[in-house]
Amino acid sequence: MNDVLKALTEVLETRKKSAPDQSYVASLHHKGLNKILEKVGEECTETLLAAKDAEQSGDMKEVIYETADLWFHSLVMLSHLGLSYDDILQELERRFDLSGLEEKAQRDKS
Ligand SMILES: N=c1c2ncn([C@@H]3O[C@H](COP(=O)(O)OP(=O)(O)OP(=O)(O)O)[C@@H](O)[C@H]3O)c2ncn1[C@@H]1O[C@H](COP(=O)(O)O)[C@@H](O)[C@H]1O
Repeated sequence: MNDVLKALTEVLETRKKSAPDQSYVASLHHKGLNKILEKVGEECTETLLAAKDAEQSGDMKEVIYETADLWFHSLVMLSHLGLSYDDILQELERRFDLSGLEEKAQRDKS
């Protein structure tokens, strides 16, 4: 899975220098952060609607499709800000094995 993320991240990096009429990702960078955030928001809503439908129908196809759209647009957002999936994996790694309830209790104390 990380191979796909790594390869896609490299493609996204090259698209920062591509012509907007030649590439969807380049067109997003060209339109700027607000457009990218609009797409992330849209895909987020589509994902949660698909998840609600999936719970009812048991059909997971749409929720997988929409989550892929959400992840993809989130990667474009990170790339636009000079970040990558690796920064997120590092944060998840930092949190690994730390119970969410424990972490919340520590936060509430401070
Ligand atoms: N993984 C993706 C990917 N997932 C989704 N999308 C695009 O994201 C858009 C999703 O937006 P919507 O569903 O809202 O569709 P839309 O109505 O066309 O979008 P809007 O006109 O509303 O902005 C579609 O145009 C999809 O084609 C993607 N576009 C590109 N990639 C990857 O990015 C690489 C670079 O893409 P280009 O920059 O286009 O070469 C590709 O080789 C792929 O690996």
